[in-house]
Amino acid sequence: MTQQIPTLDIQRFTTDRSAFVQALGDTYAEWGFAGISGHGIDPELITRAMAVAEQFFALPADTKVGYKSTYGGARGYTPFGVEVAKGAQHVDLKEFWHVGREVEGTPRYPQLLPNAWPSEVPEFKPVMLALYDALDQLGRQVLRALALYLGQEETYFEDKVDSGNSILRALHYPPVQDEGTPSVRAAAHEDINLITLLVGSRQSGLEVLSQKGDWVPISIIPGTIIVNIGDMLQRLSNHVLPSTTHRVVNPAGAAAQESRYSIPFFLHPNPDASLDALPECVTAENPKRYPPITANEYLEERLREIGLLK
Ligand SMILES: O=C(O)CCC(=O)C(=O)O
Ligand SMILES: [Fe+2]
Repeated sequence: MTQQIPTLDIQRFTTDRSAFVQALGDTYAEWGFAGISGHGIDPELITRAMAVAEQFFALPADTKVGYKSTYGGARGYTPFGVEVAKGAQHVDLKEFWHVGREVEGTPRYPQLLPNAWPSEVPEFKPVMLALYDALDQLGRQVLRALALYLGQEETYFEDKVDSGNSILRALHYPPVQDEGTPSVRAAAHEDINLITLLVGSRQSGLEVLSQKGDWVPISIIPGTIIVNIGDMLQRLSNHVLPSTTHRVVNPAGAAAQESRYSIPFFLHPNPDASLDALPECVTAENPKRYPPITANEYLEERLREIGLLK
């Protein structure tokens, strides 16, 4: 039997709240992943975002390298062959661009660095900022439901994510040149942040590790946004909500000659937010697993491990 990761309609948060919260939380407790439909994000915005990403990555390598980020890949361009998944032996087969929270005036936190923008693709900035905002809003809605599931007030996350150093990552996996390569598009990993909202790739390849230990392909349903739990929420929830291992495999046959594009949004808490386990998530059967840490301390620890911060 092929396993399927459930998709839930987030409109039910308004119409059928307690059953929705339970179903969403139970889906995450089992999978760490869920499809979210009914999110209201304009499909045209997503199409345009994929198009500007494609235009940027089609620029000459020299032009792209001119936008190479100086601060740990936090903003702008990171070339092919830099990022290595935690514990992996080989670099991932991907290049990407990071958009951060756009702040006017003096930022509340020094981590909120200024964005870079590629002048060759003028639509890149307005389209990516619009998508950043839309995913930020949707993410907060998902967090309201998860706060209730974790026994908190619905608004628990509001003042802990309002200035988060969240990242929108436009990703390009070029055609796989060398079929014998030991590298994969994205080696098995867990996301670092609270939750990730993944705007759909039209190309397959994303796989999620089930509790039984099988790799389950994520089926691409148009209009559905994949939302998964990251390590920060796993830590805050003392593993009640697991951060599930996932990867992007190299396609076989003719599909290997096609690029793959995707745009995950990594929703981060404010740098000074605590990731210490919620008391409601600590029980005799599930004792507290980690010492206290702030979001920023944890992030720096993780970025060093994946080669993005020296
Ligand atoms: O490209 C994808 O579908 C997933 C990417 C991913 O897991 C990541 O960048 O963390
Ligand atoms: Fe990921």
